[in-house]
Amino acid sequence: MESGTPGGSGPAEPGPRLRGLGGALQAAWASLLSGAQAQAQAEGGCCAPAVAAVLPAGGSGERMGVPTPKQFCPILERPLISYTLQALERVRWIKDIVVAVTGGNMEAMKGIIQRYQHKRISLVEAGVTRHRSIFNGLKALAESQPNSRLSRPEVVIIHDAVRPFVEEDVLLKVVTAAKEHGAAGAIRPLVSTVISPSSDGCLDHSLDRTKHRASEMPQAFLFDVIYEAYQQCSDYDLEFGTECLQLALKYCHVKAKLVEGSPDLWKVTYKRDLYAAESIIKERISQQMCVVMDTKEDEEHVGRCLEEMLKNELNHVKVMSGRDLQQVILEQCYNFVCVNVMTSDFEKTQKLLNVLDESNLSILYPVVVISVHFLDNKSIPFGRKMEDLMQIKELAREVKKRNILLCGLLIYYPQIFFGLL
Ligand SMILES: Nc1ccn([C@@H]2O[C@H](COP(=O)(O)OP(=O)(O)OP(=O)(O)O)[C@@H](O)[C@H]2O)c(=O)n1
Ligand SMILES: O=C(CO)[C@H](O)[C@H](O)COP(=O)(O)O
Repeated sequence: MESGTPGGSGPAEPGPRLRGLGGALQAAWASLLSGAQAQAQAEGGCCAPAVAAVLPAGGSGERMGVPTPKQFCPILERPLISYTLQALERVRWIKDIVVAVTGGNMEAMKGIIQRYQHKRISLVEAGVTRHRSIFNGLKALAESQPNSRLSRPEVVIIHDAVRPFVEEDVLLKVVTAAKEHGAAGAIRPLVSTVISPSSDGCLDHSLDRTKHRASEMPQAFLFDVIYEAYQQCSDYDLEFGTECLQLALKYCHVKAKLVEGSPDLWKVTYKRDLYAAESIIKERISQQMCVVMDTKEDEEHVGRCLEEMLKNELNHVKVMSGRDLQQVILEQCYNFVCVNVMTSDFEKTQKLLNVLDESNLSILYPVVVISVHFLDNKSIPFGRKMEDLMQIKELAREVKKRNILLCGLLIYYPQIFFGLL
């Protein structure tokens, strides 16, 4: 087994967070925590339930019809699997993430982990079928090797590497349900009716669509349940099976709890799914904007006006003063408007660019910064200030190398205009 870079958490992704969860779910989580806490205390250990994830990523993506396995296909120049890893690693209560990849892709996978600074990842060799890949991941968690940082978890999440839009709330729901029922999985309503053809290619019968569901991922299991099921299951199951919940039922008599998932849980399968995934990612990163003002006073006036206007177009708009720049990183935002009301220099913008650089935010997505300068035409000769502001071109060239797209906007106004703003 191979280990990825250990340590803290990398840059996070925008999207719904745990704080948005309903009271019932929070209560469920609290009970999940307290149960594990009691056990951990009894054992003299620390206080969180041990949750790990196994990601099968050893397929060849035949249905995609391209030479590169789909998990390594680029979306906005970043491999698909990196988005899925990011979605899981931002969930801090998942302790370990075990990824199953083929021997031939092991080095490429290590390169992805290093380049995008993924954390808490361990690599195992994939098997010839998805079930065999998952089994290899489970074995790595069950039988900790002398040099391994892995330990046997209480609950294990299984999630396909090609489902990048998994959110913390659904992970929490399946983990909580698995803790209670032994197994749980996300489901979706069927899009099309399922029919059963007879051997002559004619309709035998059709299923009542309202009574059936599509099984999606993530799924979660008490580790002992799913490991036992995989140890007992037949070669036929390992070769042709597609449903982990079924293994838990067949071999451990555990009836999985089914949890309603979001439409975004779908599996990237065909080429068109790559385009759909790209659109979703673009939509997500363009819907948050952070407006950075140079003084608290401006934050109150210009900033609030801007916020009101932008809110008509965007989901999340946050206004902050330059003094709170470090906070910017926690906002997980990739679009910035840096407003300089009284100056034409780039001190504030430069400070923001420095903070962004240090944060490594632009490793994962391009960061857009618009440096806005309001200038009063009475006090400053236009030509001279234009010249000063042209320096931004140089700065833009420099930061573009680091995936930060900077542009400048000069608003040259008469006093009366500012009064109206
Ligand atoms: N031997 C295999 C086969 C599949 N998978 C993984 O299982 C997940 C879901 O499988 P699927 O969508 O069927 O992927 P592929 O087998 O790659 O696709 P296809 O069926 O089109 O060949 C993917 O993350 C895939 O990489 C795996 O780890 N090991
Ligand atoms: O559908 C599923 C739910 O159980 C699994 O997520 C899995 O994707 C099935 O893999 P395959 O497409 O190889 O059958």
